[in-house]
Amino acid sequence: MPVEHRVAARGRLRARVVGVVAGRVSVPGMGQEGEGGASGRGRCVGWPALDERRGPLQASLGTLGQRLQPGMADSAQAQKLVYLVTGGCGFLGEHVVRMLLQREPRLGELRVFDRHLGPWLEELKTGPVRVTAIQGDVTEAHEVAAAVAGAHVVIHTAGLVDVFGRASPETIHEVNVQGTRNVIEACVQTGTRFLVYTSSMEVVGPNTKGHPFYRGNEDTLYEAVHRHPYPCSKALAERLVLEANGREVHGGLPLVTCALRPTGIYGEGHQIMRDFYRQGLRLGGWLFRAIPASVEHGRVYVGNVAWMHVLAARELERRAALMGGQVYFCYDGSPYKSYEDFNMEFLGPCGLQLVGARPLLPYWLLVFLAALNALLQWLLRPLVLYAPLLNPYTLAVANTTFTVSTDKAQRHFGYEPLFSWEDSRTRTILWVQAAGSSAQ
Ligand SMILES: NC(=O)c1ccc[n+]([C@@H]2O[C@H](COP(=O)([O-])OP(=O)(O)OC[C@H]3O[C@@H](n4cnc5c(N)ncnc54)[C@H](O)[C@@H]3O)[C@@H](O)[C@H]2O)c1
Ligand SMILES: CC(C)CCC[C@@H](C)[C@H]1CC[C@H]2[C@@H]3[C@H](O)C=C4C[C@@H](O)CC[C@]4(C)[C@H]3CC[C@]12C
Repeated sequence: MPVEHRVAARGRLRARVVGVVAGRVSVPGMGQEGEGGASGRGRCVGWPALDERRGPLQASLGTLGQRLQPGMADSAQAQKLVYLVTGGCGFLGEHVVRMLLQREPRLGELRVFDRHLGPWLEELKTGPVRVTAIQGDVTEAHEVAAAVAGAHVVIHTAGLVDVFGRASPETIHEVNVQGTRNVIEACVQTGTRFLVYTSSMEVVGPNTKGHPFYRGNEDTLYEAVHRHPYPCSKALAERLVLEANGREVHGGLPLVTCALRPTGIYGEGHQIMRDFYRQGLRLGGWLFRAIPASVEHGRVYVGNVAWMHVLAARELERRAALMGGQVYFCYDGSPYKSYEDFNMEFLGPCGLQLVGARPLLPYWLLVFLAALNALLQWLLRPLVLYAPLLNPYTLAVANTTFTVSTDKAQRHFGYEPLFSWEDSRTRTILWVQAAGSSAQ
């Protein structure tokens, strides 16, 4: 029987435990020492400075921090660790949760924290590891603190991923920046020493000028200028995480942090891929090329991104001096292709065809349509949410080469992709087929 247990906070019952079951950045103009570079420390146009908004965690924590002193090396239970995954029911989060259960031998308890808990968590009840599902909101400092208390490692993957204008810029900032600040403060106050943050390639680019980032790595110089709320928020949050590295946590030991930057993630559970598939089915099996095939877009398989998180979290203690404060692009053997050609690797075997060796519409017309969509979104906002895939930002991302080529994660913590390109492709195709047939 799942144990129902609620965490009281601020007089209200909010974070809800619903089941208990078995680079240092060195950036142009920003300058921190060491390896790490192509960074989100670029300009974020129109957003508050980082230290303008402090979370209320200290006040809401009370004596929590004094009771709990997790330390991986010193603990008598060094072999059995408590992990917390925020956003553990999202696309990436679910893969991280499953990967930890499969591949982390020292896992003693896994806490899955999310605003919306997935029903699939129930199936994890039967395993040997205690899985604790916590319904909570990262913007609520006391809920985060309650979840973090006693954890040895936090993998912070919760985020509001919105490049389509569904959420307001303020909400995106609140979840991605303030939520991350709450996680950091919770670690400091409760004595949790190891924090892995899921950042994004978008803290680097593509920038608003459309400069290509061609097979770049963490040290590639690139002018990062953010205007859109999502990349802005990810860049600010990443900076918070990296700057928190070395802070003294409760118990006197230093916090060790790192940030992983996936490019466009694909794989089982990828909703945009499923949307393209359904759109193709609606159009009689055809998709129409919009972006030149020569524009390369970085993609990485979700299983490998999850594996990278698990490895980074595992190695943070042993390699703290090397990994602390570092950024790592997520990479694997997925081929360099345009966004649409890459999608066709999966959608093709599912029966769709991409029409046109070249874009069927002139680029200026796409720019016009994207601007029109943005205008319609703004006009209709009081009445209805109009959030199509095409807008000026998504067009710019899709139409700008952004690919990474690096081995930093391999050098720093021994990462090798767990899934070959062939495996990643097959798994994704099977998922698209299943997702498509369940939609019909
Ligand atoms: N999908 C990609 O291509 C991609 C690429 C690079 C980086 N990322 C990053 O990876 C992370 C996960 O992205 P995803 O694609 O799995 O997105 P997702 O939306 O599938 O997952 C995010 C999860 O966070 C949870 N969440 C959102 N707001 C929350 C809140 N206030 N409190 C608690 N939980 C909350 C959601 O419920 C969801 O389960 C994000 O931080 C995102 O920025 C994603
Ligand atoms: C112009 C149209 C034909 C195609 C529109 C495609 C567009 C919706 C796609 C293209 C690139 C996609 C982004 C890219 O893969 C990387 C990320 C980083 C991640 O942090 C969040 C998701 C995001 C922004 C993808 C969103 C969808 C995009 C813009």
